[in-house]
Amino acid sequence: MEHDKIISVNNLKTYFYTNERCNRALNGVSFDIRKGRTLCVVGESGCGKSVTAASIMQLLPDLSRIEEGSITYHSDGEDIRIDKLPKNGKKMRSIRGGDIAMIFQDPMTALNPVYTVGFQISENLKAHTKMTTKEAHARSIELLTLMGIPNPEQRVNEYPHQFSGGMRQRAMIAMAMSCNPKVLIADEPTTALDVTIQAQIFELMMKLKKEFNTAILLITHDMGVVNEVSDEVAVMYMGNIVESGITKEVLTKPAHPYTKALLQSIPILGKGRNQDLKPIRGSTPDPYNRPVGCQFKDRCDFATDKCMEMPGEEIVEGNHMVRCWHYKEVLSNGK
Ligand SMILES: Nc1ncnc2c1ncn2[C@@H]1O[C@H](COP(=O)(O)OP(=O)(O)OP(=O)(O)O)[C@@H](O)[C@H]1O
Repeated sequence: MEHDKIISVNNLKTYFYTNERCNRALNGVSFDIRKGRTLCVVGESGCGKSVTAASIMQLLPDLSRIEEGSITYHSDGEDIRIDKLPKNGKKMRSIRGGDIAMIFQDPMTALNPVYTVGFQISENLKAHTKMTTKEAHARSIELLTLMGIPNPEQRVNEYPHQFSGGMRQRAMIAMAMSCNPKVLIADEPTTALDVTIQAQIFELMMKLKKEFNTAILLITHDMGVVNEVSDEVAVMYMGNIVESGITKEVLTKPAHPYTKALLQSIPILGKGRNQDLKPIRGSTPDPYNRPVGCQFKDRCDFATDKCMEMPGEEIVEGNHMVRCWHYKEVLSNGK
């Protein structure tokens, strides 16, 4: 079944400028987020996951800029070029937190310690809808209930510090979901939580996705999470998507040496204890002094002279895409 696109990112180039040096943090990134689907963007620290989210939300720091490419929000019957909207203009403020909401690793990024949880959810509702204070308060209680927070009538009047880590995460999701967003962007939302709570938060997100047909962009460094929760995956390395497609296909038939290496570096649930885990050799290059050609070649077992040239997008099958000169070898080789 073809799922409708809700956000299209096309050839996005976001650069950072520090001390007259340029870091091409995103160097031509393209992907689509679809209604009712979860897309995971996965990769090691510094590959550009958070910059991707910040570009979509227009929350980039001052020393960075979108240099090229486009971000299009396919709203009801209207295509809106997010990257062209003034950052703090009325339209962008209504999209941010209304149509497109975001949750973070640290809930205190979104929650203010000096206001009650209920007040903050109500304020968000009042900013994006025509609700009165009374209606917004009642809706806040409903949202806390929906998020599985016990005693919502009491907890709505409590401050964030009175919540446990997992409950705070739920409160932030309640705030993000308050205006029925079309898209939920989640940047490592469970990294700081223990595995049981992590599983509960993902379960909650998946329930909301089903109930409201929300599209989810989930950022993670964890292939285990990708395997558990995503429909589609985009593997990122040094500002490029090096492989993408339906999660099942990419994880069972990885065509990029980096995807393969990521998969070999984590234990797979159900495969038992004696798994031959291999850390990825070497480290990511200096972002201010990037190698020529394929960014992964210095860590890659398949690299040849050809890799001095940047590989283009190749179609493996259907929408399974890879950027590697040697992907056929990778597919047929057990290395
Ligand atoms: N505020 C900033 N100032 C300067 N450079 C930045 C800033 N934020 C990100 N960058 C640079 O942009 C590139 C992409 O970083 P980004 O934070 O998107 O990585 P990430 O994949 O989200 O990593 P992590 O998992 O560690 O959050 C990196 O080279 C990083 O150094």
